[in-house]
Amino acid sequence: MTKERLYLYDTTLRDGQQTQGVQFSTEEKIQIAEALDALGVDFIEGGWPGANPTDSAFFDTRPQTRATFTAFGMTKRAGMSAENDDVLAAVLNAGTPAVCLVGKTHDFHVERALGISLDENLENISKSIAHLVGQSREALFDAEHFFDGYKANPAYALRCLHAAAEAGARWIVLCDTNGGTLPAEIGRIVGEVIASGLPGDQLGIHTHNDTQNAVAGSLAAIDAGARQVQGTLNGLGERCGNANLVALIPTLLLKEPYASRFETGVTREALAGLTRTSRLLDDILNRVPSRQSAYVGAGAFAHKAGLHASAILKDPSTYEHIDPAAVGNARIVPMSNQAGQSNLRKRLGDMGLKVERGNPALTRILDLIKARETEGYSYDTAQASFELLARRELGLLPQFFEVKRYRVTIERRKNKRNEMVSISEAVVVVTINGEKTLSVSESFDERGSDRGPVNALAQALAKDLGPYQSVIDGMRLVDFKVRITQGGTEAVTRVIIDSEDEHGRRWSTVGVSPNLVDASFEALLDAINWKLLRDLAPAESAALIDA
Ligand SMILES: CC(=O)SCCNC(=O)CCNC(=O)[C@H](O)C(C)(C)COP(=O)(O)OP(=O)(O)OC[C@H]1O[C@@H](n2cnc3c(N)ncnc32)[C@H](O)[C@@H]1OP(=O)(O)O
Ligand SMILES: CC(=O)C(=O)O
Repeated sequence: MTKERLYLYDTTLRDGQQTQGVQFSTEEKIQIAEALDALGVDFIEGGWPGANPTDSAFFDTRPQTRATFTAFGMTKRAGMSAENDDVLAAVLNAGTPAVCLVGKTHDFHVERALGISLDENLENISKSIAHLVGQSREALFDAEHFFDGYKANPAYALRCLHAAAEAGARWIVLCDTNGGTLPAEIGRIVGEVIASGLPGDQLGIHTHNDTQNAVAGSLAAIDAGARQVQGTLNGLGERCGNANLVALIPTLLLKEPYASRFETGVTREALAGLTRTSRLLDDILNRVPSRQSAYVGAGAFAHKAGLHASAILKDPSTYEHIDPAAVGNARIVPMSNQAGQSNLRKRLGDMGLKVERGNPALTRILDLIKARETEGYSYDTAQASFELLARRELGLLPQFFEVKRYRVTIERRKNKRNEMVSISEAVVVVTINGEKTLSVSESFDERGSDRGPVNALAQALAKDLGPYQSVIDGMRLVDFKVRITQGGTEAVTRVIIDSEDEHGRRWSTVGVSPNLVDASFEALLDAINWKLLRDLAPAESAALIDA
């Protein structure tokens, strides 16, 4: 069966940038555009040239892409010609092969927001699109508020679409701008648009996630016949975001009926880079990747419950809807109080430790995990701490150094400018191969502000580890989470630290104590020990333990 072409249109750099708190630099836009091109989307909407200096600079320096580069703008304003509209001119001056113009299709918005007549709006649409076509650009019309407009005044909303089509628009994109239309209604309305004479291969869908249905709404539109789908990486976008291409793309490539029916520009090889692309965006945004993201989240293939892990070991398809490698993700079988021997043996196996069923160490480790989780530890998110705990029980954890004591002080005093400031100072004493070292550190950022006692402690601990110093120099702390939790009968503090190294490896460690500094120190210590274990003890990392 010949497959139909389905076009993917990315608007991370335009609608994604409309997310509160997101402001890409030109360099970041270039990096994202290159990643999108490698992924295989068909269109990259780069922003609105002329709307702000960054977008204008980006279009001046944009990378060469296989994807069709698209500039975004709005239809001409009433009372002037398309040729004389300076906002439209700036969009065209970006020189992109495609241009997408947003225009009103809801009568209420025409009269209330634009304050013009319904006929003037129709003329604005058709004259603007004709102007793009006259300039030999591939013209796209984003039909703003289309679904709400269609429900209020179907005849007028359809006239807007047909005006754009007759003026030469290659694509008419039906936008659920306010994000409130549910999938079944989207499907029905797309069907009615096609019945009005606009073919599905001229229709696109642009949804927002205000009811958490943006992906479902996009699929409903495709089911009804639309052949272009718009979205963003990680679902970035105005308010609650746009349809998440990172969820849509694997669905279209791996799930039926889409996989057999459609061809997109994304190859299976590129799909295997999807997790990396999603994390690249989080990295640029300085966000911690959501563990629960469909397909690409760190938890998307995490099998926590003992019953699941037992079956996964026999056949991964028992609890997995796809092979995680297809999207560049990985299976994990975390340890926690929900685990049985199967989880444990699988996790130990991943660490290179083959422990036979029935080995008494398995029961000891399981009991220890369950007891410590009752105290407030959480090992399913802190797998590096779990590994250290298991190795310690198996007698397979080298002691790189020993902490003899540490102290943290916080002083509040006046500085030279007579301002009250805090100064945190930490002292850590460790012995390495019988030799004692003492490190002292004060904690400041580049502006001289105190970064707190935990930071001072981290700096002191990592300041002088003698022969191990070069191994830990490339480590950095990327996230620090504190929770007050119930440990036994008392409230305790749980600290989870995420660390990263020069090889791009990430690992999480946990510490628990009624005292925040002690909990942080424990997690910090685990983070350093795990790094030393990985880099210095690969031989000890793999071992065979018999019953
Ligand atoms: C649904 C969407 O997400 S569409 C994308 C929206 N994106 C953005 O708005 C981000 C970029 N926008 C901007 O930087 C600015 O809004 C600009 C540069 C485009 C315009 O700035 P300003 O000229 O100061 O206008 P302002 O933002 O206050 O208002 C928009 C104007 O465009 C008009 N307008 C809105 N949509 C359209 C349209 N489709 N066609 C013609 N005019 C329109 C509005 O009526 C308003 O004009 P008015 O003030 O005379 O009533
Ligand atoms: C054009 C657009 O972003 C919208 O209508 O949501």
